Amino acid sequence: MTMDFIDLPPMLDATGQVRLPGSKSISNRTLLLAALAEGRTEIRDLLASDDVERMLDALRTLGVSWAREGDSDHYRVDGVAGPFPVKAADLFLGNAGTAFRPLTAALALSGGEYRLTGVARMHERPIGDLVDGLRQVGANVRYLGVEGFPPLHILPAAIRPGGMLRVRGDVSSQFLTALLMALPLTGTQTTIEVVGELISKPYISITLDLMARFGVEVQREGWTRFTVPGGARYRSPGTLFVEGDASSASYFLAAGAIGGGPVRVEGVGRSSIQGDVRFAEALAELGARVDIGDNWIEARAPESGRLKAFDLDLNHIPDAAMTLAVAALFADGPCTLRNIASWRVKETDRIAAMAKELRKVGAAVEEGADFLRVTPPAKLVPAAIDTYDDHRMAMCFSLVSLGGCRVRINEPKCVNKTFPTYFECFASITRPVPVIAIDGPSASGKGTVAARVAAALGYHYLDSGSLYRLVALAARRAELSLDDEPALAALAACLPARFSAARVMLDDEDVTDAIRSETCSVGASRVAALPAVRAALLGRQHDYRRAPGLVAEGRDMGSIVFPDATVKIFLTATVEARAQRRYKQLMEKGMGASMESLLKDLHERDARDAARTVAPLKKLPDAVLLDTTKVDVEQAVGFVLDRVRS
Ligand SMILES: Nc1ncnc2c1ncn2[C@@H]1O[C@H](COP(=O)(O)OP(=O)(O)O)[C@@H](O)[C@H]1O
Ligand SMILES: Nc1ccn([C@@H]2O[C@H](COP(=O)(O)OP(=O)(O)O)[C@@H](O)[C@H]2O)c(=O)n1
Repeated sequence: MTMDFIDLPPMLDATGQVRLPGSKSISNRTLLLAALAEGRTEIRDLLASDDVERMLDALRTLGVSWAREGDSDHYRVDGVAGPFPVKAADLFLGNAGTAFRPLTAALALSGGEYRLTGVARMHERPIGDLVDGLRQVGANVRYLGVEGFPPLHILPAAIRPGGMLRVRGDVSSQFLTALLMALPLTGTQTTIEVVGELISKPYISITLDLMARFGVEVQREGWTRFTVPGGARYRSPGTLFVEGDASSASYFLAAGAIGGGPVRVEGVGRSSIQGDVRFAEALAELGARVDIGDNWIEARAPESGRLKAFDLDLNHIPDAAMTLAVAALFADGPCTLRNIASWRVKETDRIAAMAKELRKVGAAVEEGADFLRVTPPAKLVPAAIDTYDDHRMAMCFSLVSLGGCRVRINEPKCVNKTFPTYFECFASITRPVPVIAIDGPSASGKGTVAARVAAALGYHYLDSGSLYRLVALAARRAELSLDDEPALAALAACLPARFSAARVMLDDEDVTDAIRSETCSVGASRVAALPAVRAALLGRQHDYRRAPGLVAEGRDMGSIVFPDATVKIFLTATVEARAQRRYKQLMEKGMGASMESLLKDLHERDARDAARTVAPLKKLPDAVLLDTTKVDVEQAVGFVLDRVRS
């Protein structure tokens, strides 16, 4: 199976505005409450994502009628005013905890027979505490696989009216949420006593707030006793607006704090009911400048430019806290995230996953049962980040690109769980380090033009041909055959080459002139036709992309190495003009040459560059053609600069 990935280039900065997708927590709670309520509920700005799809599918299967307005985010749900009318169903709920837990509770009290399954990871996420709670009121819930975990088999049962039940609150607050939302189905007063310290309290606040909007007021004594009144019935509030997702906001606010900013998110603010808006406070403790309005939050980098090291208890913002673990890479010292044990039972074991991936980009990480300690590296290291089918891993690690470091995110589609357009939104507030790609045949003037354009703009400069020349030279020194692709690729992967000022060094030898020899030219053209050699040189070429920008010249700069280049030029000239230039160049260097053999060589190299199967030389549609046969260097440079500035 091939791995899907997205490569994020190093970014210059982050500024702009993002309209947030709807909150996952509010979307799925609202859908369930609207389904159980009496009357029709119009839901505005519902989140469009996998987890919400799972809930919508399940509700339809359970006999709830709902409709979407065109392809908008507006939905209409006709409530069934009590337990679900469909009394037998099999439901697949993916990895959606916000669908699985509350539906388990509501179905256990619906007097039917149901089977609830999910993806493999869902079957590893504990649900025993919820089942234990439900059994206390007489529900008949059985495990189809491992005791304490989904999948579940729910059977009709006589629910015992009234009374008291106990549920653990220290593994997942979703168990309490699920019970609270389902209990009005019994019609009798029930008190839930929370055993153990309740975690993620703000999520319970969301539940209580939404239940109240649907007409059920839960009485709460601290965070230990919750009483659902007798005769409570859900009634549609009419129209309900879903707030933007406060956890999703965290990535953009962190981007503003790391990448300069200001970055503004719209859809959450001061009046939000989501606990994760308090991520903004945490960010402020790191020194970021944060402003909050009723329906927006904005973040900018600290005055000093660098985030401060932190040591924080993050139990109240477990999801957004992941963003802080990656923000720690940009802090001025070691950072500690405490009281985050619930990470271990989320989409993946997030403590282990976070530690492993942070180490890949160079951080030193210490991990414990309920904490992480992250020491930022002096310099970030480009890496391919695994995402563990966890949307938040993918979104968090996009921030690495703001550290002037490219990053690959494997299996990025996991963001569909809560934020299908995440990478588009991230692109809309970030500016990649610009690349000007100049490709063309030998002696068309690429090197000359590229170096002058780079100097004019203050950009870095990559002469990619010199890398192939270096491989050819190093191969000859190592007495490798130019057909031995694996050996040449291994050589290319760890080429001990350095570029300092205008000199090219191989180990400690100055090879600036040596790589320009006729043998190296021919050798370069031959090794360049080997796919493994090209692949081995890719990372090295990407490393040249550094602020404030790069001018890269070669054969495949715009097509393969930097396909997202800002400006792409295809520089060419007739083969006669090019031969003449090369002749003149060699004469000036005091090296002998014959016009005839130069022409022959150019013809051969053009043919080989154009005919090879990997990265063949050709002008692509998105490149601008610049024929320099009758254009001098000055004019050619002017042409490219005009393109850059327009
Ligand atoms: N537009 C041009 N008109 C005339 N001579 C040029 C032009 N562009 C480059 N040259 C000269 O041609 C020679 C080869 O250019 P170079 O930059 O080394 O080409 P490439 O990198 O494409 O192989 C150099 O001596 C350079 O000064
Ligand atoms: N991006 C690149 C750059 C060079 N090359 C190869 O490397 C050889 C040497 O490149 P160069 O740019 O130094 O050569 P000249 O154009 O200066 O002759 C070329 O003949 C190409 O075959 C490539 O395949 N891809």
